[in-house]
Amino acid sequence: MPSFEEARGIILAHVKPLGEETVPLMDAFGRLVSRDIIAPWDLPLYDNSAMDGFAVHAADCTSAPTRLNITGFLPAGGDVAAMVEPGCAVRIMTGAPIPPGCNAVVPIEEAEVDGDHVVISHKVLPRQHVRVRGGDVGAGAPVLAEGTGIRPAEVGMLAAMGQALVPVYRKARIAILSTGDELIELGERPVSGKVINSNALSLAAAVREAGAEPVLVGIARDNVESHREKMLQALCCDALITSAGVSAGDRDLVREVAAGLGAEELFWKIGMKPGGPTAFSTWQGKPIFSLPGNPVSTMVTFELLVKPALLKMMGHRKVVPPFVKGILAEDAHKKPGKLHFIRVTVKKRHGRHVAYCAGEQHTAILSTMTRCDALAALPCDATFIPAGSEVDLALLREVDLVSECEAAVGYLH
Ligand SMILES: Nc1nc2c(c(=O)[nH]1)N[C@H]1C(S)=C(S)[C@@H](COP(=O)(O)OP(=O)(O)OC[C@H]3O[C@@H](n4cnc5c(N)ncnc54)[C@H](O)[C@@H]3O)O[C@H]1N2
Ligand code: MOO
Repeated sequence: MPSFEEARGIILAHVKPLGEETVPLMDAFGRLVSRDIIAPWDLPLYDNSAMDGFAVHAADCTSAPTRLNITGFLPAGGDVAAMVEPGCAVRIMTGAPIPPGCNAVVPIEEAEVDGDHVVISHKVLPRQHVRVRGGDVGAGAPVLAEGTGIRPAEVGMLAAMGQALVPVYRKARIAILSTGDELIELGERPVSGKVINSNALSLAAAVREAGAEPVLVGIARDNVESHREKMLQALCCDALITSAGVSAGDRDLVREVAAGLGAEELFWKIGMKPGGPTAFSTWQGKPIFSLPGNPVSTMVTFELLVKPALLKMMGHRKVVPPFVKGILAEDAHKKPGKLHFIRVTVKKRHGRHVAYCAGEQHTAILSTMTRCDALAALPCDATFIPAGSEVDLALLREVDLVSECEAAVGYLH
């Protein structure tokens, strides 16, 4: 039976990037560029003013004050200007092209208008307040390297470079299949013996959070034919995640049916809890993640084992977030032999992450999952981990953000 890290290693060794596609710029937001993006032109494309003021020739203003004749007005977006003769200045707005003959800008605050003349009160240096052509990015220079994530800043840069269409790593389409006769769909009224198929939706949300596209294929009932039909349908996608039907029960059919379809099983069962009965196989190169059905086990195995694989499929290089060191606030007990991940809330105290038990730890207890900030890893061989021990934390949400009020107080001090 592989350890948690071995299982994750096996999974990552069996998935590879899906390839690339070209999408409109706004659809590229949140994705990764799949090729180096090279600047097709200079940014800015022309020398332009960084200030509202007067475009001048610096050589006219080597001593102060200087009186110049105002011969024109240049707003941003205005027509290309005529040559400005020595001894003359042009009223210019921020962003407007520097007119021929000029090489500097004097801000309005350092100039005094006197009819059709302007008096410059300071000495002027060549290029002052001029944003020079190519000063941001030169034509032919790399703008974004392959693999870069596209955030709002990258969207802005790509737009400035005229990239209406962007080559990105393909978004993985991930089929989600629940199994079990007890399941009913959201919208149906639960009665004794029936359970709402919540795993499909928590998985769909997690898949979307990872940047992939969930494809809900419904529920396979507890017979081979239903499993076969649904699994074949699901395997049109790039990967399949199943939940439940993977443990030791008489009706746990997922592995048997996957094998019948020709899937190669890489492992079944992992030395971790939750998630002990997880299986992983591939079918025609497509990964099948068979997650245990207890709702918390489904989410924890997704987070720790499936998410890194989906990220790798979508071109990410850094797919495993490093654990954060934390301090256990309370004693913890466990059976030896497996790496346990317990659900904890996390508080920052004197710069350290302090972890408190988030509640009842059984893997059917969904409410503890909604309260938890992190999963704390309790080592395989340990049976008693005293309060104050250092533990590894897999953070599930940001605990460092400060509230608006705290931020305001910080700003005032
Ligand atoms: N004899 C053994 N029994 C069990 C073992 C074992 O090793 N030997 N392992 C236990 C562990 S650990 C887990 S986890 C579960 C996993 O079992 P399955 O993956 O086969 O899942 P099921 O038994 O079908 O369901 C477990 C539980 O989860 C509920 N469930 C299932 N699907 C959904 C869904 N889509 N949405 C919400 N809830 C769901 C289901 O009703 C069950 O209550 O096995 C233990 N047993
Ligand atoms: O692993 Mo089960 O996944 O412990 O509840």
